[in-house]
Amino acid sequence: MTGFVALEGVDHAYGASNQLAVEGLSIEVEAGEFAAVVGPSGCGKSTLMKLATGLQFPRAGTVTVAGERVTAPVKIAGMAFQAPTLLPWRTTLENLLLPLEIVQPHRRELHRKRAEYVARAKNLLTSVGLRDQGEKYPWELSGGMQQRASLCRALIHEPQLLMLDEPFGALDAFTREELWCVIRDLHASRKITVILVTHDLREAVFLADRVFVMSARPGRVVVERKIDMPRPRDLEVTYTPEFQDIVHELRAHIVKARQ
Ligand SMILES: Nc1ncnc2c1ncn2[C@@H]1O[C@H](COP(=O)(O)OP(=O)(O)OP(=O)(O)O)[C@@H](O)[C@H]1O
Repeated sequence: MTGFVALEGVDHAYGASNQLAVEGLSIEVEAGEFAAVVGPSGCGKSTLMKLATGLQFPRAGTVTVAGERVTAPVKIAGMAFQAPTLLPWRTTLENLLLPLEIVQPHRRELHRKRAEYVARAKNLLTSVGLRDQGEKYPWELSGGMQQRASLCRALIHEPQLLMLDEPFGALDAFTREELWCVIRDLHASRKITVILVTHDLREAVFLADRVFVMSARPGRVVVERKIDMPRPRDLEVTYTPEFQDIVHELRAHIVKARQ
């Protein structure tokens, strides 16, 4: 396989029951591509994310990222999840710097480069509309602001791969759509590869170059849908018949996958 992220014929099971969570899962995402993964609840979407980032290892099949077989947590990946998981006793800025205190080579260089890293964190905060919010604690921010900060934290070590697991699930519709635009712009300006897991088909179609539909557990990719609507996409596009047709088409695939 030649993709930037490639899973080939992957089986993975959890725990004592040893029931397969994914089986024969193959997916290839190109460098710079925005991929979305959708599917019925419990079909193995989060498992796919864990396998691709080296947090879990498959029982069968191969996982490669940037041409290398994944045998440990993938350092070139940044991750953001449904719960923003910011540490309440650290300011927002200090939360952003956290990965740099953990991941090498940044950890080694943190002391020498601290001013540079702080400037980078502030730039990121500005790019998601949180300028001058860095000194606030997470509990002083709204849910949407916390989610923005969590995105910044995922990007602080300038990852080539951004993994988003339902990052907007807990937000109201307006905030969610605002954040779609933030992600759209980050992807366009940083040319990173993004894999987004979501239950929201509009979100998938608005953001992705390709949407992958998974079967019910044990999950595998059953449909791959290219979204060739031109970029940059504006929220208005979500009201067009073309957009809604694609959403309906994907919905039908998921209904079938659930049966
Ligand atoms: N740590 C675990 N131990 C045992 N079973 C697990 C574990 N993690 C996941 N599973 C099971 O593996 C299957 C796939 O889980 P996963 O979280 O990948 O699905 P998902 O598609 O992300 O689910 P959802 O859409 O509900 O978030 C599920 O049936 C789940 O119950």
